[in-house]
Amino acid sequence: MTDIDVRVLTDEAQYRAAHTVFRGSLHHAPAPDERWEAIKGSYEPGRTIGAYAGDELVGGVQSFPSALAVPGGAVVPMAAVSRVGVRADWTRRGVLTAMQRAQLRALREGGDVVATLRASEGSIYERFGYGVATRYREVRIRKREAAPRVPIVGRVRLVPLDEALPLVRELFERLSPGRPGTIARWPGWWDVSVARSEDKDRLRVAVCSGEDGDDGYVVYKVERGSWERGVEKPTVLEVQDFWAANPRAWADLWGFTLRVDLVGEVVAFGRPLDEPLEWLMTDRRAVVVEDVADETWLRLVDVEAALAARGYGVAEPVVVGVRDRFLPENEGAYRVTASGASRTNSEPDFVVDVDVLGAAYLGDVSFSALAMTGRFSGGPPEAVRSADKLFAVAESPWSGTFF
Ligand SMILES: CC(=O)SCCNC(=O)CCNC(=O)[C@H](O)C(C)(C)COP(=O)(O)OP(=O)(O)OC[C@H]1O[C@@H](n2cnc3c(N)ncnc32)[C@H](O)[C@@H]1OP(=O)(O)O
Repeated sequence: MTDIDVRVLTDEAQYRAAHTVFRGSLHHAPAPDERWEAIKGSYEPGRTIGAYAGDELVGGVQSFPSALAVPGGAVVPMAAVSRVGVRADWTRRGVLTAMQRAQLRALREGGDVVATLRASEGSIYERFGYGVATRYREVRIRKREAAPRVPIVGRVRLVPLDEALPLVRELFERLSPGRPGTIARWPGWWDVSVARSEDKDRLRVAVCSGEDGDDGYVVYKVERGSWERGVEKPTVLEVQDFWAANPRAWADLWGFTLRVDLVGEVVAFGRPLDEPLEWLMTDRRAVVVEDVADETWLRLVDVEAALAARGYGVAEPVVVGVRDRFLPENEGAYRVTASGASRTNSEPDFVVDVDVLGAAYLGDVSFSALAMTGRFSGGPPEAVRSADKLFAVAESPWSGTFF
């Protein structure tokens, strides 16, 4: 590779240059001043790494400080990796590899147990040790047929956006991290996500309350449809952020969302795979699953701490061997039992690359499935079956936060 100097960026001019490189890599123009003002606070000291060719910044990676809920109820420090981009004239020359190496090292030294990201393409990140650990589904609900089985009881109220934002943020912080895969939203996430919305004037927030106060919310916007030459394009209500503390709040909020007038369809992006929406409808075929896609790409930065943090199901112990090209201190064998996991000198039952362990870590995919597809080999089948049971989870892991 041509000489590339990878270093931590330290001032606003450098952050802005990194933002411009990132936007350019996604084929967007640089952020205008007003937008930059809203965004610049999301660059936190020590968390952006740039790649320089001479004086020119040609690549950047960043992370936000967050936390991840893992099976069993624990929450571990997590880096939310984002804004990864290399200038088009410098791609495929090892720039991202050099930045990944530096970033993973820095994250480990900074105490992050895991890193997660949302990938622009499916073929980039496995080589750096990331595996797909949660997925989401996108649903389209035909409102007329839906007829939700939930009475209207007046527990949902519309709140103006300015008033709603602090409320919604407080509610979110109470609810997440909670389900395995959910994450903490860092300072600035809300501003950036609202600033990102080109039509924030059209965002609506409905808040639900029960006996103990507010216990759920939905942020949505409505895209007006049309009727031209006998062809109807339905008006669509788009659910952007939906969180409920309990089943009653969940049903109330869906009941509200599905009853907003002059709407033909309700679309919800990024919902958990096991959300029982079909069961809420009088006609379950009103719910059409339009997509199931990868959500969280998870990197175990400190394998020992990550394995020790999660809870396990009941099964015979298993010894899992781990390979890690970027963080060799993770390599070794780990004994996983129903009561916990730790390093061991025993021979592993089977050996996996760290991206494979990342994929299985939250329970979204079984070791059997990964072995079946050739993601690792070896090991007695009973050990793989034990690993399946130990890592299995009751709820589909899901994040629900895009960044
Ligand atoms: C979390 C996020 O921010 S997701 C957004 C990611 N950014 C983008 O998609 C923007 C557009 N793309 C880019 O900027 C660049 O192509 C990047 C950042 C994805 C890759 O940067 P590069 O400097 O080209 O990667 P690098 O040269 O280190 O490649 C390392 C290896 O990954 C492979 N690789 C890199 N990117 C891709 C890709 N998009 N598709 C397939 N393979 C890829 C390379 O071929 C190389 O393989 P090798 O080791 O077998 O030779």
